[in-house]
Amino acid sequence: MNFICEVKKASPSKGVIAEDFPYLEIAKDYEKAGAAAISVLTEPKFFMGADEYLSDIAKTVAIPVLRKDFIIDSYQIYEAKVIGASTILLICAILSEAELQSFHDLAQSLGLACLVEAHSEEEIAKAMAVGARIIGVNNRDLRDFTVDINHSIRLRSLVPESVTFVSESGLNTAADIDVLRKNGITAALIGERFMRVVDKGKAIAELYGEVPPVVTKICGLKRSEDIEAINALPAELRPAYIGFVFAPGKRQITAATAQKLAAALVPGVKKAGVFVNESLATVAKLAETVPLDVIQLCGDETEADIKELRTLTKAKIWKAVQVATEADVARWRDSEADMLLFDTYVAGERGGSGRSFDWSVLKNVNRPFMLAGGLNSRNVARAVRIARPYGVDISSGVETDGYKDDRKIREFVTTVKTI
Ligand SMILES: O=C(O)c1ccccc1NCC(=O)[C@H](O)[C@H](O)COP(=O)(O)O
Repeated sequence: MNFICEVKKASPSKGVIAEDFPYLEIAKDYEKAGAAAISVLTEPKFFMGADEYLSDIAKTVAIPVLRKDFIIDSYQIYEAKVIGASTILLICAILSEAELQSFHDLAQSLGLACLVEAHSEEEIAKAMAVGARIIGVNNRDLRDFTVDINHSIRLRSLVPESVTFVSESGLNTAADIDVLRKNGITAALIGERFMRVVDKGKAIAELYGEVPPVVTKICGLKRSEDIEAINALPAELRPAYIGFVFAPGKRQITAATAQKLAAALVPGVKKAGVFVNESLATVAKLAETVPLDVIQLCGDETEADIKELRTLTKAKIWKAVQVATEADVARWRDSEADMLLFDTYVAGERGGSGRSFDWSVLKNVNRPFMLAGGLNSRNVARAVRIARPYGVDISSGVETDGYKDDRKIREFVTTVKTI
């Protein structure tokens, strides 16, 4: 399920919804809780919105921002672009076919996506005719403000799978979301429900539904301070794994340093060693001397290497797979490695890039795996909800100026616990 979470102070049907309106904090909470996009009202009179709400939010979050206003003039589309929106709302009921087509074309030419809102069979046809890629059905009847979620369910079958279908308004409970899921609806726009609660993260998690607990690995520890940061965490927040990088690069450490750091680490946290095309004998030796619980192979190692390494060590063997396309994932599906770790393909790099990839390519993986690549506290909830990994691995996302940052480590492990 993908939630478009709305930042809205008031509405014509409900009046003021949120007296207290820290819009930027709300947007950050939404993003951190795994929202797919944020919807912002900028219309001042009925919704008590403002352009700066949208522009501030767009500058702050990395997910798409929808300007959810009644667009009746092309000027508003240029304006949406200028204030930083990535998507606009076009409502079939208030636009002629010609207007809808010309606004849709204009938005596309400006690089803006369009959520085209329909409310009937005829309006779905009208939306399809202009080439809409995202169609929303508002469960609220704009003439009398009555709400019925069956409305979007009824119209779902008229929209092909290739077009994103969004159910909008009147969604309040996990049961509502379950009904949508069962009817093939995987995107929902939710405003009032989230605006009325203080703990937005909790409310979003409730509506998304539970995911199994996820373990963490904090990789690239180099200094005693890094180990101290892990040891200082309360037991329930400690990562299951930490990683030492033995491969050449900015996080590389020697065997002697790894041994010293490992000895200082609180018991219970497992130690992984990261290698790239290292001789298997050296890898096995290091696994014994540090000692390592996990050997993570990030180079061109083959299945035959994994088999051979198994005869040399008792450590678990993880294979990192650099993902450019779904084919990279499929190639390793039956690997004998104890764990696959899917990371981002970046030419010339073998890990620690700080770059993420399209997590949806992992949806057909039916064995436990680690997810890595460009994770941070802001995107990990969404990544977990999409990819459903056994664990998440992070390095750059918990660093400041090239060093591990204990505040970011704490924030990351805390965020993962709340998913
Ligand atoms: O971290 C490195 O510098 C590194 C160098 C060479 C091979 C692998 C490396 N890291 C492997 C990891 O497990 C990282 O944690 C993983 O790639 C995620 O990194 P990031 O994208 O920075 O979170």
